[in-house]
Amino acid sequence: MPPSSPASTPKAKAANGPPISVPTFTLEEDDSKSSHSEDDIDELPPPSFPAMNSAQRASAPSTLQQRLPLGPAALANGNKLIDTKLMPPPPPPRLPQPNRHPPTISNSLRVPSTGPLPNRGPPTNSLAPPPSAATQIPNPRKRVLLSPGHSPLDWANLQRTSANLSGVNSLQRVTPSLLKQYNGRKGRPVWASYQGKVYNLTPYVPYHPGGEGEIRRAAGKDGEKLFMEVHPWVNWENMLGECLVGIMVGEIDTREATHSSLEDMD
Ligand code: HEM
Repeated sequence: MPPSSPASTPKAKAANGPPISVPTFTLEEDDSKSSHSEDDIDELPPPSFPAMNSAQRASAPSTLQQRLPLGPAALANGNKLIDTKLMPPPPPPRLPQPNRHPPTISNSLRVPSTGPLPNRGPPTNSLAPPPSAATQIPNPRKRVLLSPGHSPLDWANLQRTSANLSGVNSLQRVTPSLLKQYNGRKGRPVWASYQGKVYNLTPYVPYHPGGEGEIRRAAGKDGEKLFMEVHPWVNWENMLGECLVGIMVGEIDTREATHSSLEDMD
């Protein structure tokens, strides 16, 4: 086809005989050339939708009502013209609506689908400022601020590099009455027993994350119950291995406990 040919349906020519007139049409959107003029439209019957007494028709702008149906977007459908711009929109997707049902006993027992779930901690206050250094952070675990150089890591290093932190040269037999004397008062060492073994807690006291006062509560006695009440997950034996003083013995061994060590007995 030559480039200058018009954009119209090619006309078929009869091979023989006189040329037959074929009706033509164009795709131009010019109203004036459209097969339906404004005057034609005014004479057409109103569209079947929206209904004459419907709310949609009542709320439609008056200019649109006058121009029903519009030419360019109108589709021919038999004698009727349907304007695609004014077709009803598709129904909205059904979304779950909160509080659609009045509260009933069964509703109130159901887990809410929106908002914070129960038992998931206190609701967060999105308007509250973020915690700063000056903000008081609650400390339910009663941890204390350890002095510099007394972190758990520092203690681990001290244990690793020290041969003996027990304060005794050999393992001792310790009676309950002897243990009682090492209660940390008046500068005395802090000893405590745990599962039949006696430990010198003195070097560890300033490293205790729960504070000196707390660990001193076990001084001079069996500390297992107190210890297990607070932090059963802490490994006493590993942490205080270099602080082992000896073993607990009954009172009957008093003389031996005070004057001899376990190694002397062997
Ligand atoms: C005697 C050996 C003890 C050792 C080796 C020891 C060790 C520790 C350790 C490692 C922590 C930190 C726990 C963690 O981060 O999870 C801690 C915390 C604490 N300890 Fe001890 N502790 C001892 C005895 C005691 C005793 C006798 C008490 C109280 C009667 C006590 C009370 C606390 C408290 C209140 C905390 C802070 C709370 C916590 O961290 O859970 N501790 N201790």
